[in-house]
Amino acid sequence: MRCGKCWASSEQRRSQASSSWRSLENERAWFSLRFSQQKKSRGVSNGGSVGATPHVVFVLGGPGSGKGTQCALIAEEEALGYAHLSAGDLLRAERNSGSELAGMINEFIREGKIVPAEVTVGLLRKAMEKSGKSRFLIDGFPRNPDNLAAWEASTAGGAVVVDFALFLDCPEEIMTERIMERGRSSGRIDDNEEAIRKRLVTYRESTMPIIKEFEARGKLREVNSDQTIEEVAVEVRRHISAIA
Ligand SMILES: Nc1ncnc2c1ncn2[C@@H]1O[C@H](COP(=O)(O)OP(=O)(O)O)[C@@H](O)[C@H]1O
Ligand SMILES: Nc1ccn([C@H]2C[C@H](O)[C@@H](COP(=O)(O)OP(=O)(O)O)O2)c(=O)n1
Repeated sequence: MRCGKCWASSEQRRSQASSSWRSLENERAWFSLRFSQQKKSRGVSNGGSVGATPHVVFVLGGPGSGKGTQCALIAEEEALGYAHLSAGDLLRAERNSGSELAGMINEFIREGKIVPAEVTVGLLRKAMEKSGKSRFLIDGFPRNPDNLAAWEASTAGGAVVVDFALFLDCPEEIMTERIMERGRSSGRIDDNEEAIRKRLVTYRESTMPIIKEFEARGKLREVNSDQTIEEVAVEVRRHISAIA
């Protein structure tokens, strides 16, 4: 099933991808280079082991659905070998660094909007490289068609395997309660009622079509996250453990 709203035409998808194309050429070169270097150093052939090719699980869900909490639990289990990369954390760190992108990132976050994909893909690329790991939980990405198109352009040629997208499904009232509670101590400019309303609109209009896209590709795993943290963790772990 394809969502007509966000995947209306291949023309639109092409233009979304091409708007980020220039900077993505570098991203693509990086993924391909890293993959071929790994193959050389490990002496594996094409289609080699999980260790040779970066493997990714995208973790999606609304604000407050528990993405960060669950990713942290998986990453704590060292034997599983996952690095947890939160797109939101990477964007907040870039904003706090005072780089030339800081003001722009801050405005998007304040308005509950999605930062242009080339910025986020660039931050993810650097974080993947720095981690030294080959398994990644990418939390809060891809969050809209621009994110997904940019990711796919940058990893063209199978340099990175996306195992599946894990969807933490939670009612909006519960997510709102959790974020209001988190806002008492998080210090985040978007953990307040007005920003939550905007983030939920973005979630419904921009992220849900991506979740449906992964479902259409047979690459969605779904967990009801309106349960205790421990109950959710059991189901999340079962999906992660099922990866070959
Ligand atoms: N299953 C759960 N039940 C109750 N509270 C939860 C649960 N999962 C997460 N939380 C709490 O809800 C808030 C949002 O969780 P978080 O993992 O930061 O969500 P997200 O990364 O999806 O925004 C945090 O304060 C967290 O401690
Ligand atoms: N892929 C992404 C992820 C987050 N962002 C921005 C916009 C989001 O509202 C904020 C916060 O994202 P984050 O994943 O940390 O927030 P939640 O965990 O969903 O509460 O960051 C983005 O622009 N692009």
